[in-house]
Amino acid sequence: MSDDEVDLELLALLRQHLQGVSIKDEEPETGVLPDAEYVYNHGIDVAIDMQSTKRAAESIYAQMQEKSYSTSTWSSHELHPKAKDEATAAFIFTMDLLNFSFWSELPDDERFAIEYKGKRWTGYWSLVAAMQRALEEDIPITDPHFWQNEEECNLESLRHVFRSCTEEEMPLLQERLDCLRESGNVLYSKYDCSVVNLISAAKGSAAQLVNLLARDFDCFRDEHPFEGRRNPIRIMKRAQIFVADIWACFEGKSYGEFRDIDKITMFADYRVPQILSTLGALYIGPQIHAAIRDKKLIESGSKWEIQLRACSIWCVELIRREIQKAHPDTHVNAILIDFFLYDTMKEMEAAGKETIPHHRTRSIWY
Ligand SMILES: Nc1nc2c(c(CN[C@H]3C=C[C@H](O)[C@@H]3O)cn2[C@@H]2O[C@H](COP(=O)(O)O)[C@@H](O)[C@H]2O)c(=O)[nH]1
Repeated sequence: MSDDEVDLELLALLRQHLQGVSIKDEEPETGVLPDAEYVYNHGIDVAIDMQSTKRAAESIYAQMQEKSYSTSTWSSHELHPKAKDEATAAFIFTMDLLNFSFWSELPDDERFAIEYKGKRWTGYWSLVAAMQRALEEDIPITDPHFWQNEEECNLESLRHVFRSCTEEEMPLLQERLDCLRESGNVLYSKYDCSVVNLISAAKGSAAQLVNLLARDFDCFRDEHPFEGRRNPIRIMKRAQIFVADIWACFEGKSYGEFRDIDKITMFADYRVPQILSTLGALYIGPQIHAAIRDKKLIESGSKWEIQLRACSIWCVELIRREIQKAHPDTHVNAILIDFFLYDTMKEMEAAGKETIPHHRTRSIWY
């Protein structure tokens, strides 16, 4: 376009604006992916091995095809809610509000566990099992009114909801109560106590829903300073997995209909970095590797931890791009790759095939 044509184009846009004709609103972005790339480019303790990443992409794609991995896989899990209604949306919000830090220092037979439906559930599944059990006991664990009622919802009643079949209590119980209390107040003051009002406020944009959660809820604002950078690094793990769980559960329809769902990235937890490292795609430097091997605590918000989380997000993005390049006619997004990697890591754990432990960070972010 010549300079004159550019000027004419700008003039037309300006005239449109001045006539009050709104220029198509910029679609919102979450900012997570550019921040992940920034950390990848500026960190020195975690790297990505491109050859292994390409190999991992092929193997992941093949296995996902073989298992016909799709949004419907979400509801196929025994404990996930099956109804496609408002109560399920509230269940998923509550679940992803509390979806963090289940790991234990104790041996498997002593660690925090929930007995439900004749099985012993640990990790993420202990949360889902405890919530299902509470609802069966007529405890309104997914109701924001309950979360605000200090008589009914307090440390004692939460201890009962999350009562373990071992001596170990659920980690960070007070912090979980704080998340419920804050979210109850925010939903009351801004969304008429309704999770579906929050979802509707995003007007069909996944990125906008993540941004609303980050704006209105302290306990979803998963962003951290890194190496003197002016703006914090946005990770938004629980905000993003909430949008993803809604999308997957409702199979892209109803409350799960988002025009920009592919803007959601991998969820920076403590399981997917573990499998990315096992696949050789994520290269963890010797010092961090030794700390993880020796199950040492890695501090929340530390340089090491931010690099582990952000480079994992970037690594899954590169895997997604490799799959897209090799199979242009198929559509795979970071969500389904992530869900697949998490489930695969859990299968490896159950089969005793973990070759490196997951990293140990205690926080409310994941
Ligand atoms: N990146 C990512 N992180 C995930 C999940 C899930 C469960 N999602 C279900 C929904 C669809 C999928 O198919 C899964 O069936 C939990 N987590 C995180 O892991 C940690 C729990 O680990 P462990 O204690 O070993 O269970 C904790 O930070 C938790 O927040 C995921 O999918 N992706």
